[in-house]
Formats: sequence, C-alpha cells, structure tokens
Amino acid sequence: MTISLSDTGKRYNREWIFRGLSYEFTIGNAYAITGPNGSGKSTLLQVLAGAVAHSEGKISWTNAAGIIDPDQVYKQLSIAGPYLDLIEEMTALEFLQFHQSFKPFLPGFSIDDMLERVGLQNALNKQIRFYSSGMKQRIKLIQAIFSDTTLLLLDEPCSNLDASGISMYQALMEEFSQNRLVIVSSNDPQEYGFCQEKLSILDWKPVAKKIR
Ligand SMILES: Nc1ncnc2c1ncn2[C@@H]1O[C@H](COP(=O)(O)OP(=O)(O)OP(=O)(O)O)[C@@H](O)[C@H]1O
Repeated sequence: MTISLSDTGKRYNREWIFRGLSYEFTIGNAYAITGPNGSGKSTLLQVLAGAVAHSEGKISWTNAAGIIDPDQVYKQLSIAGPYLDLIEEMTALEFLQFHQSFKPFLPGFSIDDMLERVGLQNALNKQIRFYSSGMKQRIKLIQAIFSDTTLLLLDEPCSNLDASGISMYQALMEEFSQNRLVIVSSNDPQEYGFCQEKLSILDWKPVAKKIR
C-alpha cells in the first residue's frame, strides 16, 4: 500500500488546516504526524483514511493490484481514535465478535489472546459501559491493531493509558507494525518512538493565509 499526496490541501470554512502537501506514505514504514493541539493532525489522518474529503490537490491509494477505488479504501484500513466510539451496550467479547464479522482479525489470534495481550482477559464478559477509560482505550487499540489490514492509523493511541498500558502498546507495535503502513497522529514520543519518519503538520500550514 502506498498513499500518494500531490499538492493536497484541506480547509474548513475559511481556514486552511494544511496546504501544498506532497508526500508518499509507503508500506513497511511507520510515520508520526506531530503538531500542537488543534493544528490538524487528526484531520490529516482522516484525510489519509479517506474518511474526510480533501479540498484541493490529489490523494491516491495504491496496492500491488493497482489504484484502490477511494470508496473501497476503508476495507484495507483499521483506525483507533478518540472520536471513534465503542458499542458500550456490548461486552468486550460481543463487540470484538461483531467487529470480526465484517473485518477479520489477523490469522492465528483468538479474541481471548487479544484481550490477554492488554490485560483484559478477566473482563471479556463485562459490558463496555462499565469499563474505565483506560480499559476502553485498550479495546480500541486491539480492535485496530489485530484487524487484518495493511493500513493502520492510530490517533493519540495512549490516551488514558497508564504506564503498563503504554508498555503493552509499545510491545504490540513492535510486533504488529511490520509489513504494514502505520501512521500515528501524536505529540507524545511514547506513542510514536517506533516510527522511522516524523512529519510536522506545521510544515504545511499556511500562516495567516485565508481564502479570499
Ligand atoms: N468538522 C470540522 N469542521 C470545522 N472545523 C473543524 C472540523 N474538524 C476539525 N476542525 C478544526 O480543524 C482544526 C484542526 O483540528 P484537529 O482535530 O485536526 O487538530 P489536532 O492537531 O488533531 O488537535 P489535537 O492535538 O487537539 O487532537 C481545529 O481548528 C478544529 O477546530
């Protein structure tokens, strides 16, 4: 998978969030998108997911079979972010089984294995609404990381995690970021330390440039 951006820009109303971004994200690499609060990291991540439309320039997704139809990109990716909710009426087991029914997990891993990797093996039959914020974040992470997808997008992956949760995340990334295209939106080196490439969204932010 390669994501190619050519002079790509995104604006909300009169404000350019980023502009003139030409870049290639390629499989086998992990990228960090950094920048201060409100600078547009999440917006760029969602443009890369095909979930938010860009405003100018081009974006394309390519795999070994050729160009991927933008409407089909979602099938190749998994994402964890603060704006993506869990189904809180379900137990963790029900939620992960439901997810698996339309997006399979990596072969060879059961839901028990996945929950064990983040220390939730004893909470699999508890409704997610009774989970703590850190427990919910662990479910979001395993849902994304264990999905059998090429493109893995993580927005603030260690939100609400304690030190042991952060260690678990780092160990998971060590193991499951190989042979994938991983993009992390974050300001925290603990979340993106494993990334080979680091981009600052500020490099593509027009200063005081408004649409006329
Ligand atoms: N749907 C939207 N409509 C209008 N403006 C939006 C929308 N989504 C985001 N914005 C604006 O775009 C800018 C960038 O927001 P974004 O959430 O991408 O930043 P961020 O760098 O991820 O921030 P943080 O580090 O706080 O999570 C902000 O000014 C935000 O208010």
